[in-house]
Formats: sequence, structure tokens, C-alpha cells
Amino acid sequence: MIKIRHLQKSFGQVRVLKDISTEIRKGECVCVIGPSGSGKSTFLRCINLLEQPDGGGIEVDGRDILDPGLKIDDYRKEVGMVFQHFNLFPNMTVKRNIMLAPMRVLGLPEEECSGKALKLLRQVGLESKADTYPNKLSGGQKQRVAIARALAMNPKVLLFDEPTSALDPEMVGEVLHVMKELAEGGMTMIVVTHEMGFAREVSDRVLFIDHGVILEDRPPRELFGRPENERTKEFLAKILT
Ligand SMILES: Nc1ncnc2c1ncn2[C@@H]1O[C@H](COP(=O)(O)OP(=O)(O)OP(=O)(O)O)[C@@H](O)[C@H]1O
Repeated sequence: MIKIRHLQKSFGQVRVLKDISTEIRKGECVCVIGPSGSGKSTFLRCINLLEQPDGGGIEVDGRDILDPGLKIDDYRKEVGMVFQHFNLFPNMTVKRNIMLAPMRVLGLPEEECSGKALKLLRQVGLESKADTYPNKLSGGQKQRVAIARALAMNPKVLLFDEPTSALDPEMVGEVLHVMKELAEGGMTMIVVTHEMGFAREVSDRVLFIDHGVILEDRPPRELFGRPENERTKEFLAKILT
């Protein structure tokens, strides 16, 4: 579904992505792990064109998304993103936050969007919070609303950029639980994460990125059980102790 070929991205003199190639199949949950500053977020941001790659190619559903003729607004409707910080609108209720994009961007009727928002809130376990404002929610609840909001656009793929990094530890589990259910439901997901338990138990494949290249691209059982690259071994030894 997503084919990435020799992707490159620099910021000034710094080559952040040097040569990234991989494929993500429909329904796969792929976790991206690696040291801080290795290029994980930049990789994700290139996929939804928040960053413009300098070289290489990205094909999504058979379409070259680096083609200058691409209608970027249409493309972005298909690719949802969940950020570390939830970016909810503070002056709108939870339900309104979720309804906004389907109403404004997809032009769907209010009634339909309202029903959809309630359904999604049920899915993330927050039905009772529909009329609450974001400042009354915990971090974990806010992130679950952010996931519901992304889902409201019916994306073909969901990108997660360290979705639990800003949360207190006791709230991490509730967000990972929602993500696990999504993965099990067949959502195509790419997840940049430091949560090795999630990568190990939920993902279909794990990409280990270091200094802008993929050093390992393997199923989690293999990568965690028998890492091949010395850098992967070092990283896992550090993070798992
Ligand atoms: N917009 C930007 N302008 C300049 N440099 C940037 C920009 N975005 C990222 N960088 C740099 O690119 C490098 C890779 O950043 P990136 O956020 O992709 O790494 P990461 O692996 O996601 O790190 P972390 O795990 O700490 O979030 C870093 O050195 C960062 O400072």
C-alpha cells in the first residue's frame, strides 16, 4: 500500500534520512524504533508530506505522492496523524473536536458527523465525555479523543508520532490498548514509539532506524529475539534494561 524507495531528507547540511526503502502492506501495523534524533519523526512526516523529501519516491495506493500535480489536501484526508501533543481545540467539546474535520473538510451533514463522533467515542471508551471540554480530560483521555478525531476522516492509514511520550506512565496503557484494538481491526498503521512492549506484542514488523538508515526491518519476534546489527543490539540493551 505504501512503497518507499531511497527516501532522502536533509535539513541544511544535516542528512537526516539518507536512504530509506521499505513497503507497508494494507492492514499492517509497523513500528519504527531507534535512538533519539535518528530520523524517525522525519520519516513519518515525509509520508504525509508535512516534510517534503529531497529525493527518492513514495507511492501510496499506486500513486506517486511526490508528483507536483498531487492534490495535497485530498491526499491528507487519506492519511491520519496522531501527534505526541494532542492539539485538541480547547474551546470546543470533545464531540465537536471530532466532528469538525468531517463537517468542514469532507462536507458531511452535521447529524451524520455527530452520530459518527459518538460511535468513535464509544470505540475509544469515552462515550460519557462527549460534551466535556478538553481541559477536563486526563492526558490519556485527550490522546484517545485525538485518535477518534483522526479516525473520523476514515483514513486509509494512520501515522502515530510517539503518541504516549507526553503521558504520565499510568495513562500509557489505555492509549496503547486503543491502538492495539485498531491494529487487530486491520487498520494500516505506522507507529514511531519508544514502547518496546507494544512493538513486540502488537506490530507485524519493526523498523530499526539509526542515523537516517533502516538497519533492520523484521518481524518483532526476530528483531527482539535475535537482533542482527550491532547497533540494534546496543540500542535494545540500553532501552530494555
Ligand atoms: N524542521 C527541522 N529543521 C531542522 N532540523 C530538523 C527539523 N526536524 C528535525 N530536524 C533534525 O533532524 C534530526 C532527526 O530528527 P527526528 O525528529 O526525525 O528524529 P527522531 O528519531 O524522531 O528523534 P526523537 O526520538 O528524539 O523524537 C534531528 O537532528 C533534528 O534536530
